[in-house]
Amino acid sequence: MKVHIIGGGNLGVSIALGIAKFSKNNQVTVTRRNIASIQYLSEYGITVSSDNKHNIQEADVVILTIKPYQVDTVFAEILSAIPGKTIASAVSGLSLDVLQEKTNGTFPVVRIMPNIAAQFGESATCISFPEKDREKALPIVDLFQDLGTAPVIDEKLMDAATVLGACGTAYALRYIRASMQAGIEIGFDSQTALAIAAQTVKGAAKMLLEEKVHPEQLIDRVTTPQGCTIVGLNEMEHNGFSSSLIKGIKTSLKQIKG
Ligand SMILES: NC(=O)C1=CN([C@@H]2O[C@H](COP(=O)(O)OP(=O)(O)OC[C@H]3O[C@@H](n4cnc5c(N)ncnc54)[C@H](OP(=O)(O)O)[C@@H]3O)[C@@H](O)[C@H]2O)C=CC1
Ligand SMILES: O=C(O)[C@@H]1CCC=N1
Repeated sequence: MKVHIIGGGNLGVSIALGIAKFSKNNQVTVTRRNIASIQYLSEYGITVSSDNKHNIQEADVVILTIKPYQVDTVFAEILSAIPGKTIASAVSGLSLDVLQEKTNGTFPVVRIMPNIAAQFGESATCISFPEKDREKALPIVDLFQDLGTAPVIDEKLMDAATVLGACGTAYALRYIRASMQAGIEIGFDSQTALAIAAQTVKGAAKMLLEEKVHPEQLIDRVTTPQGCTIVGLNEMEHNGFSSSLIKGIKTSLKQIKG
């Protein structure tokens, strides 16, 4: 598959590198206006250009990883050159209806919501598409399955998926940062604290994904009666640990919905 990514920033580069490293038989082009910082992508076989239309006619899919306010400018530039080509948008908050309206209803459209762990083959990429575009969308689902997981979801949950799956990377990193800071306070140097905190989160996530159980079942295996885990957990909950996460996630969702 030939993949043309417009918007070689944080997400666009992650997807490009993920495709280059974790998928087979795909070619990637990435564009942005100032390409100096992404020239290194050519070392991975990725074509880099400051021209959004560079080789675009050969592409099987055009992926948009630009900000919402950049969409109209990019469409004005490219649409006439790619009639009927599949457009996959990772633009947050841009619904399939609006995407179809902006493309005059004449392009197959797919909404994708990856996260920046695509670069490491570990993205949770939620995908939705109109039923009429299923045939065109399925190869894109396959592509993102190579970059982690790629559940097809109801479009009405795409904003929620943005928060849980894409913003979620930042929330998880903040948890790790806090653990690291605590680790320093209780005696570790920062690098060791970070390594322990990050590996512990990775291990916890792996157990959940492989055992497919409720987190509390695993927590039960850690919390020795009258032990140190349960007192720490309860102290965190008294201070609003779960509650603040839930509130934060709902606030992020409100921001997307406007
Ligand atoms: N970052 C993330 O974790 C995630 C982001 N998203 C969504 O992806 C989109 C991009 O986010 P993110 O990667 O963080 O943003 P960035 O600002 O890092 O990337 C956007 C890129 O678009 C380029 N760009 C701007 N205008 C044009 C243009 N006219 N033609 C071509 N390229 C252009 C910019 O480069 P230049 O100025 O050089 O052109 C920039 O590199 C947003 O809609 C965001 O909501 C979704 C999921 C996760
Ligand atoms: O913060 C943002 O708006 C984007 C969307 C999801 C992740 N980053």
